[in-house]
Amino acid sequence: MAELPEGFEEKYRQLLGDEADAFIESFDKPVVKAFRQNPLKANMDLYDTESDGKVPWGKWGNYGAVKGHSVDHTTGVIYSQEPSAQLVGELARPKPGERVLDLAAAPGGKTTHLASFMEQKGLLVSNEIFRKRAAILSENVERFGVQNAIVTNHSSQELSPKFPQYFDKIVLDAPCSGEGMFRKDPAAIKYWHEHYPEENATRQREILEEAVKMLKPGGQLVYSTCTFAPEEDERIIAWLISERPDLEIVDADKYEAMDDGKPEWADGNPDLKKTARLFPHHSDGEGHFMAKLVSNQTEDDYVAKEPKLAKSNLTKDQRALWQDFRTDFLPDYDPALLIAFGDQVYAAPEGTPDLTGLQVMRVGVHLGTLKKKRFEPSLALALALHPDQFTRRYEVTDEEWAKYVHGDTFMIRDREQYKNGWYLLEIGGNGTGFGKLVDGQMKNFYPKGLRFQVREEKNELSDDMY
Ligand SMILES: C[S@@+](CC[C@H](N)C(=O)[O-])C[C@H]1O[C@@H](n2cnc3c(N)ncnc32)[C@H](O)[C@@H]1O
Repeated sequence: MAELPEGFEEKYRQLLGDEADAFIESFDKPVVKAFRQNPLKANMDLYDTESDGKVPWGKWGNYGAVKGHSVDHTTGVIYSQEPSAQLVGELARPKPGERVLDLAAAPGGKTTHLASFMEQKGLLVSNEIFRKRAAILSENVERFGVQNAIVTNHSSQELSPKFPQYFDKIVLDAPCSGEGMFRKDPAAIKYWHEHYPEENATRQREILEEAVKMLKPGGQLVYSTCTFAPEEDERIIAWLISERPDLEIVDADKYEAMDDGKPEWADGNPDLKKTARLFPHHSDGEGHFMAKLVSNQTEDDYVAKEPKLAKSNLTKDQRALWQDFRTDFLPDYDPALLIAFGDQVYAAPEGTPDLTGLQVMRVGVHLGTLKKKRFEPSLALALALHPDQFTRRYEVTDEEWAKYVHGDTFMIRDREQYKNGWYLLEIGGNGTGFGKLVDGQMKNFYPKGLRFQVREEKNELSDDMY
């Protein structure tokens, strides 16, 4: 029997009444593993991952475990995400071309899902307050092949003055007391105490106050938590609409296993029924809460000015190095806005605002590094573009792939057919990185920090929480 924190069981026995037994027993049920396929990839078919069936909500969700050493995980064809968490992206459903903010984004479950809907068009600002977590987020955005995201590392207070009334859609997947994750992350049980939900609610209000400043008149806000606590769920939404009467709760399209929000756990406002709860005794997934709100403001409510746009800062020589590489290797790919951070070059999304004063971890596609006399492509480029955009590709076998991700060089097959130079290495119809061919030997450019030994045993990914 799961050891639940003192006071927790009592609280939910009171709140849930007859249902409490089933709720408490659900903490002993096994965690349900799931993942999403990635429609941004040239080929999103599974190469070496088993699907145990489709998650009923969404196009891309599957039940099943993700192996960290799999081709599918390494090339970004899949993202491990438990089934309930997959509903947040479904609820937000941004459209291609929109401006979208994921305010508390690490490690990137919701961000990669939002990017899937956006089809590389528009601007996704994916923000995380803690630097180390922002670095993980940035890596996940890279693996997923997202071309239109800017990953930033800010508090909401720092971010809001940069983007006043800017976003069509905002997702706040808020830091919370994590009660819905007790099964998955027993460490969450340790943190919990009677006042913990209220402490989290204070922080959620602080973040939301900033979030709404960044919402365009008429924009949409999705708020979610992985907790059952009414203090952090219905009561936060009740507080929010009292602060911002222009915000209206709209229906969270509910699937069978989802419950209505509970007005009686807050101020009784019947609109709170439109919010959604996922209880693990009703659905195969962890505990979640989500709400969708739409602003009734109109064009007349704009007070903010459009921010200036970012400009390219490459020197003529730097641009020439990239162009030489591009003409030879990627003739049909010519991104309009190139931005260099030191010797690192990025293809920024169209409409990228001036980034001055922002802590940016990644903007658009990391193209590569400007060396003294040449350009060296980055892994991100191989993951973001489709293989058929490259003039020279080499399809690796499973054995060659294992050598490649381990950091080894290897002798290629049919060497007489391939001239020396850069190659996109391809597996399962997607890019996996770059190699440089020298007389039949493929030199390895897989980043040192990512290399691993492919092992069958102990291969299961420690589950992504979100
Ligand atoms: C529920 S998690 C986000 C999960 C993420 N959306 C995903 O799908 O992978 C909440 C995030 O909020 C961040 N956070 C913690 N304190 C914060 C604060 N004061 N302001 C903004 N974010 C905060 C945490 O570091 C954490 O990454």
